[in-house]
Amino acid sequence: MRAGFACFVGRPNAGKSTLMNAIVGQKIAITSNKPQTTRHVIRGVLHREDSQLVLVDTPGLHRPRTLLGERLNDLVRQTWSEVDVIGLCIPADEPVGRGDRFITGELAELKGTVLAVVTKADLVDKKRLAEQLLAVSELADFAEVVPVSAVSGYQVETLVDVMTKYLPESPQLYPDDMLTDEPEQVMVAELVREAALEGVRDELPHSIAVVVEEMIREGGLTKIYADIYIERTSQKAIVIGARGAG
Ligand SMILES: Nc1nc2c(ncn2[C@@H]2O[C@H](COP(=O)(O)OP(=O)(O)OP(=O)(O)O)[C@@H](O)[C@H]2O)c(=O)[nH]1
Repeated sequence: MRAGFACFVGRPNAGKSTLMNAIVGQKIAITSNKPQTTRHVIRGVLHREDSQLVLVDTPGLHRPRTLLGERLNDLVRQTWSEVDVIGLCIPADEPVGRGDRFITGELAELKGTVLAVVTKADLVDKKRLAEQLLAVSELADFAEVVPVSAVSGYQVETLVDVMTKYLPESPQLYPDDMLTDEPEQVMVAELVREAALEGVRDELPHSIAVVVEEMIREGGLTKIYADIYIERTSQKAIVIGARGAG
């Protein structure tokens, strides 16, 4: 039995969320044509007879312009350092660029296995795909380079096999019937965010992010531990009141 954690990383719009949905077989992450839609850490659990792959979806790593941006990047790096397998997604239909090199550099320090996943293979012909596979394998010493298409399903199963191969030997981590704990956690995070924004909209026009860290059920009670991220230290008192009295 193998079990462990995996995540997909890559520049905005690389196809990470769509690929995760294709793997888990259900629409659980938010996808859109606009870059940078993924904001939450999301888990999908893929059960097989002798393995369990737990997928974690991270927000993208961006050049931080604000404290919130820096904190989100810290969160991304933290997730990366905790997973066993990382799939670096690079789209087949766009040249390997600075963004990909930046992320590859960040990944070099990690102990987990790094695979390159060439996404959106359906958008290019065989020749272009072969060229891209070559360009990607020259980027770093990846454990594997796997072309996939989340849209046509090409090689999605193979990718899961390959990822599973690099998971540590371990008993299963989650019960069989658990597909994902994401919708509930995202919903709760949204509720906390709404509550935190209530009445402070004028003072905090945009940036407030909530990440649910833990939900513990105790009888009829659910304890929720969530982190609230704001943009500037000065905004802390606006959300929680002076000295946390709010
Ligand atoms: N043709 C094709 N389009 C794809 C494929 N995978 C993703 N896309 C499209 O590419 C766009 C971006 O996909 P996402 O899955 O949202 O990308 P992401 O990397 O999660 O993006 P961020 O959340 O911005 O980081 C969407 O319009 C998808 O429909 C694929 O295999 N083939």
